[in-house]
Amino acid sequence: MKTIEVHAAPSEYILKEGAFELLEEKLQQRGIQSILVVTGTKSYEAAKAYWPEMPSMTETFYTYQGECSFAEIDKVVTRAKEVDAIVALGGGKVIDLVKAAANELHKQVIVLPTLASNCAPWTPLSVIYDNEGAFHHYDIYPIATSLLLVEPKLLLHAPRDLFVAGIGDTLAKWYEADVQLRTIEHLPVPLMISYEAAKQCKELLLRDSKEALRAMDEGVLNDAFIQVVEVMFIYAGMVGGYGDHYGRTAGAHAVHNGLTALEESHALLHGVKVAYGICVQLMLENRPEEVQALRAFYEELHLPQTLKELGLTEVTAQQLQEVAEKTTIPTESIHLMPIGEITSERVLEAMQELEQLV
Ligand SMILES: NC(=O)c1ccc[n+]([C@@H]2O[C@H](COP(=O)([O-])OP(=O)(O)OC[C@H]3O[C@@H](n4cnc5c(N)ncnc54)[C@H](O)[C@@H]3O)[C@@H](O)[C@H]2O)c1
Ligand SMILES: [Zn+2]
Repeated sequence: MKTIEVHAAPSEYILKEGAFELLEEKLQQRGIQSILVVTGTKSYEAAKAYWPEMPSMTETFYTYQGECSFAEIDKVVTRAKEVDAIVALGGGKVIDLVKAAANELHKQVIVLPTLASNCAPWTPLSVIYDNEGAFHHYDIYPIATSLLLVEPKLLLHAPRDLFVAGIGDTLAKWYEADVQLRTIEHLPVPLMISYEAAKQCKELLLRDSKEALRAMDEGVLNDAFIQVVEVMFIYAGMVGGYGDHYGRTAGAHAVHNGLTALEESHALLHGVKVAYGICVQLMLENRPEEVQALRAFYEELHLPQTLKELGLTEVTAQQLQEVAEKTTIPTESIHLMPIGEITSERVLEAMQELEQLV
């Protein structure tokens, strides 16, 4: 029997226009009288028009330095010692930083996202970087976010490219879960929930992304935009939350990590590289027809299916070899895929075939 650790959801979640106006009341309900608000320069600039007057609250603000790093976690911990709760007002990095510091201090976490770019607002985990900004590890916490308040208008006016990258990252939920779960005969209930959530990640994104982007382009909210945001937060969060390691990463993210061997890839957004990784994973699974089936969707969103489309046109054979090797280091999640031994040669071949396919 498989033991699945379930980390379900924030205790309370509200998405609606004007959601931030509920903050004071929601904090009072939790017995919170003082907060440290952690934010970023750009996120605060975007969010300040929505920040509510809260006469009963003692508020202190801290502007982080751009990374969820050990040094930043220490700074937030020092500043939050005397407050009742820590509020994250920002993108994934601010949110992860707050979760990490609050976990250390055993304080409640309140999340007010300023971007729809990944499932960080939903998950009780943080991706931690070292003080130089390189990925270090991720931590999963025993206590989830107390309150997630989403102001959709704030997300609507956020950068389009981060939203598109978030769609790429969320699409990978389906492919990375499916390859692991489809061969398991009797799925425990948590994995059934994870699998269903993953399926919705693909189906709803394929159905609604175009309309959601139209909302962004025109600056007018529509149902598709809300749907995509909720897929990105809730369904994506549930895939990992109920699926444990079956619902986190597999081939696509390993390819993303492999690509970081290329200096030129550092300027590319995470979800954009993951979107390419989905295609490499599908080639490894010997499913080129699925790559082709995704073609129209990728074109519509300008997501890359090839190195060429990623803008990595000058990559040498030697560099590609390095990417394949980094993709297949023994600790990589690519080895979770039950499709035989995955060597750097197989990955290299998959990448080369992909370049010819589309
Ligand atoms: N915890 C999780 O479950 C989880 C899941 C996926 C990714 N992550 C982590 O999330 C991080 C990436 O998060 P992200 O993509 O949200 O990026 P981010 O938090 O780094 O933000 C990207 C940029 O957008 C700016 N920004 C934020 N809100 C804005 C707004 N409304 N308007 C204009 N600019 C705004 C930020 O200041 C920053 O410069 C990574 O560290 C990744 O490892 C965590
Ligand atoms: Zn990702």
